[in-house]
Amino acid sequence: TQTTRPQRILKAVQKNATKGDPDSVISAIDHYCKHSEWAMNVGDEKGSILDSVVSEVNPSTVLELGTYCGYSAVRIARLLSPGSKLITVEFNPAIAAIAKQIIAYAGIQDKVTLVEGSSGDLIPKMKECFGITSFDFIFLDHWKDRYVPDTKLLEECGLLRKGTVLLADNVICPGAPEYLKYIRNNRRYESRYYPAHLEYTKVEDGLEKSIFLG
Ligand SMILES: Oc1cc(-c2ccc(F)cc2)cc2cccnc12
Ligand SMILES: [Mg+2]
Repeated sequence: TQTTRPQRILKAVQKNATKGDPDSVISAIDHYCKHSEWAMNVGDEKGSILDSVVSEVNPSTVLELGTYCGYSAVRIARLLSPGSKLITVEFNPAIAAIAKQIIAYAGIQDKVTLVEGSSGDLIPKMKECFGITSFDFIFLDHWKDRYVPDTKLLEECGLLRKGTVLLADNVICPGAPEYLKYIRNNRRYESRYYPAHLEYTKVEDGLEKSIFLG
């Protein structure tokens, strides 16, 4: 019977990575997606930009929208200081089940809370369910038509504070034009674009970093 792409990625991790070594998990996924089959992980070029932003912010509380196989959850969590927490939201239960195993294989499961459901439903519950006052860092990497409504929801729910950093993947490909329009023309945010390429390809893409000014 046919396996799914996330299942094949998990197999590649179990075969080629070292248990408890997040860097080897990242390398194993990148190698598989470069040489065997493409998958929508943020990848190593945009991933290095993600690493530099996370290291600069050194966040205590992180929200990731769109877990997929857990590649960026591993990238982010491996850089977090002790006691810091990443909450990652995945809509698809079958994919979430794979991500959970990849996050555990990397050995950083203590820093990560994987939540299944839609961002629109879960964001209003963040305070009561996870005791979050506000997020220091947010990585938007889910469906592009959710970037604007979820950003507005985060504002309305008081989950942003002066200095919260939002980093959005795929603002060029597949593209999030409404998000760019919203965030770049909003005086409550200071934005900067980081040019790169769509993971594992030469296609233009990039990350948009925005600081909430309060
Ligand atoms: O990084 C991503 C890439 C793509 C994508 C899919 C097919 C393409 F032909 C090009 C790009 C989709 C994503 C959906 C959600 C989060 N990230 C994505
Ligand atoms: Mg993406």
